[in-house]
Amino acid sequence: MIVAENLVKEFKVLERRPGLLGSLGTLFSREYRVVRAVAGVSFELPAGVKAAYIGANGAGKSTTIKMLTGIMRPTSGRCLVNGLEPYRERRRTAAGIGVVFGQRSQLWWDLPVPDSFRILRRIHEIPDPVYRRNMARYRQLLDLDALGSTPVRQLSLGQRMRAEVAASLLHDPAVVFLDEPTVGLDLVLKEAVRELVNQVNAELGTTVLLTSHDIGDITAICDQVLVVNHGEVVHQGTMHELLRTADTRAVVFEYRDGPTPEQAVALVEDRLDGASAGRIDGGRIKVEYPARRWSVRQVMGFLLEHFDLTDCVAPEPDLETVLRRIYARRAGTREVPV
Ligand SMILES: Nc1ncnc2c1ncn2[C@@H]1O[C@H](COP(=O)(O)OP(=O)(O)OP(=O)(O)O)[C@@H](O)[C@H]1O
Repeated sequence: MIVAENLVKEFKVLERRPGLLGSLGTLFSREYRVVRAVAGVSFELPAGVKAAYIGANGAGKSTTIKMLTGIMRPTSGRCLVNGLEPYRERRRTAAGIGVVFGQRSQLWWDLPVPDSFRILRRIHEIPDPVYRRNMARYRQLLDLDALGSTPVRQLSLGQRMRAEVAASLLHDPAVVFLDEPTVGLDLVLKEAVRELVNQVNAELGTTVLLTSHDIGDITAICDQVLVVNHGEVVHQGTMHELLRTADTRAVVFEYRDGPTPEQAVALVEDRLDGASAGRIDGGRIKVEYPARRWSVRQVMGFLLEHFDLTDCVAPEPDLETVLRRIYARRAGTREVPV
């Protein structure tokens, strides 16, 4: 279980002036500004949930995860992971969590992957049957044998990421934080990582908090979505609920007889204020309309009245479009005066 209560993280950053004179000036007069990376994040994730923590670059995702894993101390607010305050109880927290940071390694740089795993086995005091069971699972799903005796520093990013994911799950943690776990992986390996996470969650009830810019990761793994924008959680709910926040809805229909497709498009755009229509493959017409202006009932009523419908579907808004809109919303500056 993960709880964040009004979590805030601020960084004090030296204000640098441009140019050589500016740099010299910085030596004598030090002006700081405060960057609020996380601006009061609150959420609660019950055990066993697979949640995506998503947002644009710089939204505050990694900083939140660093606080939840005990690497960083919150400026204010509180978080609890498996009932522990991570920053205060780092060792006990570490025993119950797994972490993958796409940019940082938890493996021993000069050792081959199997040696790192043996060390982790000792550190976490992993019982023999658990270790054997997990190694068998990773060997098959992530093709770990292919990594051989190469030291970690000589592995490709994709090879290393496979090993990182396996290492994070080796001790059957109750909670796993995955920060960009499929970065650098090809399509087949991405699939393998997603399958592994889903399998571990289904078998052991592992709670998953995932950040990713890869929509495929989010849709393949997560049942909950937290969207963070400018350091604040602006949406929490299921994927379906997030998609329903889109203010544009669509309907695709087919009809027989009556108006030509061009006439049909013109009719829709003329009668449904704010809607846009267009022909898509074959004779089908796609209509996009503002949900605030028109209800589904009104749109369907209109179509039934004017067309002899042979097919009609209402596709879900796609996640990418919804996220693009949320990310584009600028919430002013996050910098606060010192
Ligand atoms: N150590 C630091 N010192 C100063 N500013 C920082 C520090 N770490 C992060 N920031 C700032 O805090 C904000 C949030 O950064 P963070 O890395 O949490 O974003 P993110 O959502 O993980 O982004 P990305 O998707 O690019 O990884 C950014 O404006 C970043 O520049």
